[in-house]
Amino acid sequence: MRIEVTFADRVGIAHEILAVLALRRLNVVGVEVDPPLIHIDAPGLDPAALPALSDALRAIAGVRSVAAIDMLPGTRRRLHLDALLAALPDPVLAVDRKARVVVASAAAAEVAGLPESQLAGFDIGELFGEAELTRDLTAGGFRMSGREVTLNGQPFLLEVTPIVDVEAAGAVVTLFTPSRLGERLDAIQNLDELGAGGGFARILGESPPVRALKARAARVAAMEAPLLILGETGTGKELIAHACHRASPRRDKPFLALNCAAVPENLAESELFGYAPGSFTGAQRGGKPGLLELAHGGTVFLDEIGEMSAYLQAKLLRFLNDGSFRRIGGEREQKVDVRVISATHRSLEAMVADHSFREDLFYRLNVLTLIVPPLRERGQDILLLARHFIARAAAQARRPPGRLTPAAAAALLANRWPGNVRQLENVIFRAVTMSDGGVLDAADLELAGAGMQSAELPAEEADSWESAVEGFERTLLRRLYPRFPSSRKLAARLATSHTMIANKLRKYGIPER
Ligand SMILES: Nc1ncnc2c1ncn2[C@@H]1O[C@H](COP(=O)(O)OP(=O)(O)OP(=O)(O)O)[C@@H](O)[C@H]1O
Repeated sequence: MRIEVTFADRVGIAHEILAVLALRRLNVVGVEVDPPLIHIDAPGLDPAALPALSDALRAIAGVRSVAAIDMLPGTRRRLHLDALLAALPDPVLAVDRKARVVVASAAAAEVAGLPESQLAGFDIGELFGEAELTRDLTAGGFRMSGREVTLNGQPFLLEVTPIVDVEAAGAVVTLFTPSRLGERLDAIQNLDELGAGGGFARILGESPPVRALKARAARVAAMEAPLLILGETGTGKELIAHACHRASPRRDKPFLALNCAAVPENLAESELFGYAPGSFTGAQRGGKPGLLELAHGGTVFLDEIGEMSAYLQAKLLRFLNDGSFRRIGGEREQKVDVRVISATHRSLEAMVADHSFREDLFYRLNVLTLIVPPLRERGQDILLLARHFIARAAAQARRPPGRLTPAAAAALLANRWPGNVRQLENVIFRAVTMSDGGVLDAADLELAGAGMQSAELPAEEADSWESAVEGFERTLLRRLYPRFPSSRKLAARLATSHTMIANKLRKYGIPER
């Protein structure tokens, strides 16, 4: 049981109180002294024995009262702090003066993909895969805001609040998710550090299509007209939109994003255009400005524009025509200066043809266009990106960065990547966390599904059952062999005997390595 003793502060009194418990052979597992109180956790203390103990304690000069309590105040405080940490929606980390994590919120542990206990002690620069972050934080007295970082492939804006004791004792680091519904990226104003290249340096890739894309993006970034970014899912459209904003004269103003696919029409409307005071039940009393107002002077990024409803398409078109709009339920016409960058993985031309997207809006949005190539057309960039993601995932998992075996590299290059860079990022992250570190082999990469699909043979090409089956076998083995480069590994992958696989490899002239 736990007790609270009230006493008049004098030298040695805490010691005398504990001596009384020791004399009764009571094991003490927790003591908190906070004069005029001392709290003691003695699990062996029986409630029936409390009156006698109380008498013995009150016999000590200065002890005033003894009472039973249900929990030590420190334990209660810790419980509340844990609940508080678990309830914080944004990931939060407290770091010490060397920028090592001391405490992490549940949200921080979740994005880092590590239990909270394992996050403690992590060097913050190592966690984010940016060694210079630790140096910048400690050298700058933990003053930093709006720095962009990625954790586990997710971009965040880092806000740092120093904890000042006599000198800097560390800081509280909060991670804000940028560019999601309604989130305000005003903090991105701190972008001078990015230099003349804007954010284009973060778009990795040296292949000719990516070089051409970056060159064109740098040119269109500075222009005022709307920009439409086209490309398959996960190709980096949002990254590019962001980089274009940062390379534009609007860089010191907000970049605000709305994902049209993620929200229903009415919410998208109020996020974009805002609402007037008293416009509907449950609305904020004073009304609310929308992204267009908040981004005045800056950029609004409309992701998945192909999913926008017909009603909102009409409202957006009006805004693009003369820069004016009304809040929901509002009387007043507003005029703002905002550049619209939109993106989609759909063919807007096809949508215009089947009347699901307004033709006039299409021409308004499509004044300037960037086409982002799919990952499978970026050649060796696949490996460059894979190595970058390996280094980042390894830093997060506190492992030395592993390397790809030639078979793994071949498998990455041969894959079709329907989910593009995001899929590569995920595949690598999974492989790094699941592997023992060191080398990443083809079998560590979860790519089998994609390989199997492309092993299919078009039915028209079959002139007999036999030749169709042979064609399928040949394609299947050729596709899987780079990732499972021995008859044994291939047999394990295909759940069959290795003798059969060895025979087939011989039959189709695929040399065993
Ligand atoms: N060239 C690149 N270099 C480094 N990281 C990249 C690159 N392209 C994409 N990424 C990363 O891949 C992920 C997906 O990128 P992004 O969200 O910009 O794609 P998207 O085309 O907008 O996707 P969606 O169509 O699903 O909205 C992000 O984590 C991004 O940082």
